[in-house]
Amino acid sequence: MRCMTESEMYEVDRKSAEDYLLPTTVLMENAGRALADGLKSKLSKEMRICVVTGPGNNGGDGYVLARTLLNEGYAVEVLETVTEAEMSTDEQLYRQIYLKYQGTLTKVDDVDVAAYLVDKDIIVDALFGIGLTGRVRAPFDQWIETINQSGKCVISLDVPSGVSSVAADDLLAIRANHTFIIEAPKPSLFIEATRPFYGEVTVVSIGLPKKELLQSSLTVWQQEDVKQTLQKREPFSHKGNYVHLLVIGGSAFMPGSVKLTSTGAYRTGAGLVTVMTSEEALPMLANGLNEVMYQPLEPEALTDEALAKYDVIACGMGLSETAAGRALLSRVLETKKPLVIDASGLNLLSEDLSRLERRQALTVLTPHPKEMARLSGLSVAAIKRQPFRVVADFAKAHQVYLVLKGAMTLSASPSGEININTTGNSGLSKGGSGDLLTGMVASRVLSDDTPLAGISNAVFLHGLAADLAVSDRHSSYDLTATEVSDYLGRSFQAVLRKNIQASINIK
Ligand SMILES: NC(=O)C1=CN([C@@H]2O[C@H](COP(=O)(O)OP(=O)(O)OC[C@H]3O[C@@H](n4cnc5c(N)ncnc54)[C@H](O)[C@@H]3O)[C@@H](O)[C@H]2O)[C@@H](O)CC1
Ligand SMILES: Nc1ncnc2c1ncn2[C@@H]1O[C@H](COP(=O)(O)OP(=O)(O)O)[C@@H](O)[C@H]1O
Ligand SMILES: [K+]
Repeated sequence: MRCMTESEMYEVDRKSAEDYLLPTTVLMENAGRALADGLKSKLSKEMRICVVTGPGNNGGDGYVLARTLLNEGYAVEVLETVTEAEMSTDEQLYRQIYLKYQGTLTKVDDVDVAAYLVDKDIIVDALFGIGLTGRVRAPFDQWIETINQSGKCVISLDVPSGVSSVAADDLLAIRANHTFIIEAPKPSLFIEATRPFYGEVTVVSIGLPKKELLQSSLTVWQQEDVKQTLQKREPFSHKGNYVHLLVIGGSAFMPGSVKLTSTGAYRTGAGLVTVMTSEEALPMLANGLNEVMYQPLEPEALTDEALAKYDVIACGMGLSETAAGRALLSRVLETKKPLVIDASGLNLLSEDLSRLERRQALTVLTPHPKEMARLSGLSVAAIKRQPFRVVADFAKAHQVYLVLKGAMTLSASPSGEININTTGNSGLSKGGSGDLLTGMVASRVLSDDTPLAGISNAVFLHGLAADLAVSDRHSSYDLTATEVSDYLGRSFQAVLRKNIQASINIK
């Protein structure tokens, strides 16, 4: 499923009108009817429904929805917040049609809004859609506050009014119980500050040309995408057909990190895993990691000749941030091997990003927001406000694959394409989860249809393993990264065999 920015959505709108000759009023009729159809599952004929309309086409959708429900015998009325002259042309038309159907219309200035809403059961929010810029201005702000304080069930059309893709610090928006999204979710659905305003979500189609919707560079990565892009394992294959991963990291005080990375790699399909780690960590690792081979941690050993047998290197987990660690990372960056860098490796890399420009092979960086702040020089707050832009800009500027980890992990390609992940839960907010993911990413990045698909598959399966664990024997409190790795088998099974609903509705 695609995710579309507001400007991409307007572009599809423009094309459908100009190139496909679809009148905008037809789209509005389709939108209002599709939204009404979606909403009906929540309604009964006894409920009193109030549609609150604003100045734009979102309000127009509201009038179509109100007329559709009225015509089917629902108890619906409209509360309008602007004069007819202040409405968009299409909205004016549908307001008139609503009146021809003898719809009831109340002007916001004629009533005490809070008192007016008291006997309503459902409030439909058609105040603002994707055309909102900046914070909601007066007098609309007071109605949003009144609706939020009403305690009623609020259903938003397209987006909760007040939410836009750049989350303001003093965001004022409708807190919806449910949002019916038109055609494709907008980035704000996946941003920490704006996600809670949406409530439950349903995406409805209004007949925009699919071909144009597919032009978007943002994809919500789902089960069918994993299924389609995951490399097949052939019956006559041998370990050499799959990646040989070199894991570099692990210090005396953090031996478990590379253990998790190696386990993640093997459990995600790698053919061979070799660990290069400190002498102190080695005995702790060797005990229990039967499938892994070992090498001492020495920068001199990282010659192109010695590295020829490896397909990909994962570096940085549990690496000490000392002169030795620094020298090791520098050497690794100079190699011509595909590389996944995580944790301390990212911190050491932040000291000199120009080394990325000199790389001759694929590079994947897997930062959490704090590591991203070090890499980009931006604050964590700035990254969280506009994660899509930050991720795309950084990936393009440095020509890397970038995985910004979090509740909604974003994986970007050097061309700025972004896949959004929606699996996973707060059971993953613990030390070790990222180490496990690094091994999974390294194991898939060269194996699946494209590097971005491989990375996104790893992120999806990692989150799904955690979701399956908490729906089975665990909770988000007790889950550990080791247990997440134990559920990777179930995660693969679920993706390959069953049609699970691992979509935006999971959260
Ligand atoms: N392709 C699509 O997605 C379609 C979208 N439609 C609907 O059209 C909506 C977009 O319509 P519009 O472009 O008219 O935009 P909106 O309905 O979001 O409203 C824009 C209006 O809000 C005002 N406004 C903007 N920022 C404000 C602020 N901070 N405070 C107060 N007022 C502010 C503007 O002056 C303008 O009058 C979508 O969200 C959707 O509901 C459908 O009607 C048909 C097709
Ligand atoms: N609340 C959450 N919901 C979903 N996934 C989460 C959540 N918290 C953390 N994760 C995932 O867990 C992993 C944590 O990685 P990281 O912060 O690097 O941990 P570590 O310190 O163990 O390396 C990431 O893949 C992240 O997306
Ligand atoms: K709305």
